[in-house]
Amino acid sequence: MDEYLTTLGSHFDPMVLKLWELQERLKSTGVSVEIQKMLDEALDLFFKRDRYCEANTSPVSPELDLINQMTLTHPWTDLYVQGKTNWSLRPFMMTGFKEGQFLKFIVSMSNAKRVLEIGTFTGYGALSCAEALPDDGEVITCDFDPYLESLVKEYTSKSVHGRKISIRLGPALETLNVLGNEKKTFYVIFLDADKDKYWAYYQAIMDRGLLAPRGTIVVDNALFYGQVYRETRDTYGEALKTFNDNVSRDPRVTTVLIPLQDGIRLIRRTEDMLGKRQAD
Ligand SMILES: C[S@@+](CC[C@H](N)C(=O)[O-])C[C@H]1O[C@@H](n2cnc3c(N)ncnc32)[C@H](O)[C@@H]1O
Repeated sequence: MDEYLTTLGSHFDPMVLKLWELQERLKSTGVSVEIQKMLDEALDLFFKRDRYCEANTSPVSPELDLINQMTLTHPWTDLYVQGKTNWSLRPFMMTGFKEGQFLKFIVSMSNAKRVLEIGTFTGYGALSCAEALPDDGEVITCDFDPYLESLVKEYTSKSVHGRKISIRLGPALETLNVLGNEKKTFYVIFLDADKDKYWAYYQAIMDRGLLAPRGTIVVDNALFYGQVYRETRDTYGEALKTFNDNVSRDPRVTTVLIPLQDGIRLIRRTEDMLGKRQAD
């Protein structure tokens, strides 16, 4: 468990953080060894489950591995201080291993030809999707940080699937409007940029017809560190809660929220969930 402790402070699951806090507090109160041991085991069980899931998830391509390594070691703080990035980008923003494989499954199961990603960062999600697309498939990914464009091109071009990826630079809401004017539609749309605009992105997707028939919206951070079901929320937590509430009330869609990583929400038009087209 020790290997996790350094990153535990920013863990996405508040239950784990509470257990850890309790474990730390009990150490100084002279509580019985037996109780301490049970608490250690409880915390350890969580990480065992995590490791087990990872061990039973297929390994990713060497090119995705390389993006992962580069993201973890890139000098993000220096770049921000030197004014080379819009804001302080951080490795934890990356989609990563399990979620990347999950995305790949969704793209593959949807028989998707075109994928839209809102929020590129270092291209992990974009390449995960591209790997599951046919040769004539396309991933359009949007970001507003110019620094990322050449970095993503450099790393995704190391893969044969990289040529399926194109980046649209600019504020994502503007890009969605442009894509709407171009009459583009997408089978899978991965929502993973600034959390306070999720609802605006969702409305643009639905109102501008960007979601293809039988398409799926995949929403990242739907639990937002547990803030959506807790009393205290910051601006992003509040935005996610409002987004979740609004989507749950939208009669046009059917949805499921999965507690994978920081929560993934899948959204589809209700008519596409009824088997109506197949029955007709
Ligand atoms: C969580 S990261 C995306 C992670 C990425 N999907 C992956 O697979 O690793 C969010 C990204 O959204 C971008 N972003 C934030 N606000 C944006 C906006 N208004 N328009 C476009 N991109 C934005 C950030 O620059 C950042 O790269």
